[in-house]
Amino acid sequence: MPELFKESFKKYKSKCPPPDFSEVINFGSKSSIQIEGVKNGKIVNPVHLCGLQPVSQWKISEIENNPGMIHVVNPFTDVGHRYWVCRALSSYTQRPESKLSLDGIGDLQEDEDWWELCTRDAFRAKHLQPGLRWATMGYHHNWNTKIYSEEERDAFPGDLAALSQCIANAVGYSDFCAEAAIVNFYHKNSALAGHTDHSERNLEAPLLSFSFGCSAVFLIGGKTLETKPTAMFLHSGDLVIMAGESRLCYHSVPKILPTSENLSEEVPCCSPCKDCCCILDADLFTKCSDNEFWEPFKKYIEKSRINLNVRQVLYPGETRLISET
Ligand SMILES: O=C(O)CCC(=O)C(=O)O
Ligand SMILES: [Fe+2]
Repeated sequence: MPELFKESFKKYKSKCPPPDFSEVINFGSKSSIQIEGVKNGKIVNPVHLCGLQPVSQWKISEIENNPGMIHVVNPFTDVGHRYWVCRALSSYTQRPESKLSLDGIGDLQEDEDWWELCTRDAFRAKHLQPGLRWATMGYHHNWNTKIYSEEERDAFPGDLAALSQCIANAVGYSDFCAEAAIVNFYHKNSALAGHTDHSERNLEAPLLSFSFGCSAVFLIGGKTLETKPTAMFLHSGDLVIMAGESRLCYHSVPKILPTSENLSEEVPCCSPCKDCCCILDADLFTKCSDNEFWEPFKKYIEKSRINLNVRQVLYPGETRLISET
């Protein structure tokens, strides 16, 4: 059987000839297959949290070939959009709670702050900025063994857990608990090969994936590499939920595009609402509408893409992994 997934990956990754994007679904455009989330019964809880638009305004789509995969066109408010970009770059890269791809290779000392250096030291930033490929939080993803463990676990950021829970709740997963995340950083020629995410003990819980910065082509196929994948654009602010059957399907990112969408030049200053000010970093939320403060973040996402990939690891009611002996 031909590995149609790999063929598509190669096609979209190719520089020469440049890929033909005519079959790539663009959910933001009017012509995409649109499912009325509310009418369809997908939105079961009209939750609202600072940084998100009211759920009634979300543009939700499902893909015919991939039941369980939900795409939401940028559900964030303008200030919320900025807030999560700032958090990803300046907070989710903080050690020791996060582990970084740069750890242990000598480019960044243990007591150095990656984002602070990127914004303060232009010389080192040249190397350090594109050098960071991933950060892990909560249960740290082990890139070699792909096995989570209690020994490799740190606290999960409260704001990202609240955001993820709120979104999962909105689409019908009321007991979602964010316990592990990978922050992927992509640059011009980066790609992520086809894979499935199956390390989590609980594979029934959805996986949430947030995109920020440069647009990308995302492929989602079936449970084997023989299924031809569906290609779609992921733009800044877009949300993908891999639930149900799609949770264990092959997916990849063959192409990062040089442009980004959905970023507003002017964002009115606002503070988090009463319900959210103790969940979000209220000071950061207020600051990020200031264009001078926003400038280095904006510069970063004009050239790169950030993906926040959030997973639940345990079953509801469990508090830890029991290692098998
Ligand atoms: O960057 C993306 O959109 C997907 C990332 C992903 O699949 C992963 O981290 O497992
Ligand atoms: Fe993945």
